[in-house]
Amino acid sequence: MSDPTPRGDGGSADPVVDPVFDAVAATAPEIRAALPGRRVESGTENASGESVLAGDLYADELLGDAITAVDGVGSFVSEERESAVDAGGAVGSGPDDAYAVAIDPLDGSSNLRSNNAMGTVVGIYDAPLPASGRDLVAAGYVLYGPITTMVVADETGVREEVVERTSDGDGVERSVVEADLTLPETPTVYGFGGRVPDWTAEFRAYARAIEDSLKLRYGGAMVGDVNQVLTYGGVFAYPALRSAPEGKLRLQFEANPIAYVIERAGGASSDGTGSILDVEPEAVHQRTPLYVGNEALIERLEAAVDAD
Ligand SMILES: O=P(O)(O)OC[C@H]1O[C@](O)(COP(=O)(O)O)[C@@H](O)[C@@H]1O
Ligand SMILES: [Mg+2]
Ligand SMILES: [Mg+2]
Repeated sequence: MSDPTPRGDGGSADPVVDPVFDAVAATAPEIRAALPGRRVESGTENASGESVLAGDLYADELLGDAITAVDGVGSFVSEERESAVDAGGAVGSGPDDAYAVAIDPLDGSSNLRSNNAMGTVVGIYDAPLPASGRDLVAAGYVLYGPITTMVVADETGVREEVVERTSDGDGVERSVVEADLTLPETPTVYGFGGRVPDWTAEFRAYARAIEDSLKLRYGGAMVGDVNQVLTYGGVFAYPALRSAPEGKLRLQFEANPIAYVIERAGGASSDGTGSILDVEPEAVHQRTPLYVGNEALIERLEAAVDAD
């Protein structure tokens, strides 16, 4: 699915990738504007057994409509949907095949009540879902912080854009603010999810060791916490827990896209034994422990937790 003519604006040469990110960017101001009235439970549970907020459902519907309308998207699935939606066109890696798009419409939505950072995660795969992270052709995320930004990783590298409504209010503008994002060589921050008593003894020892040199920064939304690692260098983890050896985060919607972004930016990812991108896909909603950050910190992590 490659087009020999580069877009010339730092975007992907692929004819589908940038339109998908255009669609995601186009919904971002609308999602943001709709959140104040959607901080309440919707009364439903998703396929992961988690309570769904009205904001999760709204973002899922808007993004679903926008992404399935993109030519070349053949399949769409979201954290809030049981199974994939057929968007027309067979998905595969052949030249005329369509892509499958997996999203986490609102990541960190428990931060909606406390008004903290949240985001949207996107993975574009050239294989039917569930797919391997090696089948990603691009991935990225929107971060709803004080500014709405979008980080896009594709075959050209990783860049950060600011997403804003145009001054006439009719459209959305994407402006590249960092054209070639890479993790700083010297790491500064760490952020780990889950309760400490639920961490394994090995992970607890790793956390204890790295806190001597790194500063704790944990906000409770993977996208926000990973963006700090991308900006300042360091390590983010949602580890294997004693009560949940598979951790919390989902491979298709969360771990694979984030691992793709961090690896493209010169960092490393792991499920505790090897790159997240090599985790065997078994189910659309499967979970995995996730560790991402500077390569040396991920090597230390693997040495610490893989010792048993
Ligand atoms: O509250 P905890 O256990 O720290 O969990 C936080 C983690 O759960 C998540 O909120 C899960 O994502 P969703 O909000 O999309 O379900 C991550 O963003 C975050 O890293
Ligand atoms: Mg999430
Ligand atoms: Mg979510």
